[in-house]
Amino acid sequence: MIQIDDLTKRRGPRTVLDRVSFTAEPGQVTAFLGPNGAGKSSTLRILLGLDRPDGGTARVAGVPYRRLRYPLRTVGSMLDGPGAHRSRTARDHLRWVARTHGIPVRRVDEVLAQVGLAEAARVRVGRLSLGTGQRLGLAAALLGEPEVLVLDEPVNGLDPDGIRWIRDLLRAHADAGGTVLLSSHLMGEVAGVADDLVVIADGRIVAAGPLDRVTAGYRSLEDAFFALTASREVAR
Ligand SMILES: Nc1ncnc2c1ncn2[C@@H]1O[C@H](COP(=O)(O)OP(=O)(O)OP(=O)(O)O)[C@@H](O)[C@H]1O
Repeated sequence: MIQIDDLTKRRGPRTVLDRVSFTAEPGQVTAFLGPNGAGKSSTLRILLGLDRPDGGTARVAGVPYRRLRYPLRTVGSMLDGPGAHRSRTARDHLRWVARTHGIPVRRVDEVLAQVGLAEAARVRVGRLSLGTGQRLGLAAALLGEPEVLVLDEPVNGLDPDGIRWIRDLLRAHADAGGTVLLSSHLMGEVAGVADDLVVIADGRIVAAGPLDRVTAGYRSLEDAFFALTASREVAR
């Protein structure tokens, strides 16, 4: 479970997160949607202990990320691609992540197979395609068999097969009782996999709840998204 309460973040004179609150529940895929610059990455960075808020709290499995002793065993994440050194092979990168996070090294071959990278295990990260790099990022996220997955734009660079594959993977994770929070600007993809939606615009949450409730009265998720985010612009 993920709990975000009253999160505020200022950058100079600007308030980029303004009392942001929402939850992502176990058993559900929660999509975090918002236009460019709305505050999605800022929220996820605080949730993952990469940045500090000016106010409020972000908890994963009941505690702030920085208090987790072996965070990868509780929450797997992917922000900005695989985050691996270009000169390492995919397998070496995962072995290094496993060793530094108290994860059995046997998991490396399991996740390589799970994300369809067994063949590319000896390829250097710098030579991987964008989509293959995304798969490596996911492999690292899955390594510690975490309950929670936090993924920033996970379908970037994936082909249609890859998009279907990740959708199935996220669905299976949630169906097994896990928590999934993914940010995306690809509304078609989100509509196909999300149970719950959280919509952010200009640093504030403008809608949150089950997909069918948030989109009730609109022809599509896209219509709902534009209406919800546009009303925030007008209200400013
Ligand atoms: N390091 C930083 N210094 C100053 N301003 C920043 C910094 N990081 C983000 N911002 C600003 O904070 C606001 C929120 O940015 P953020 O990256 O969280 O949005 P986002 O919803 O993830 O957008 P995108 O979809 O484009 O990734 C933006 O106005 C951005 O310019």
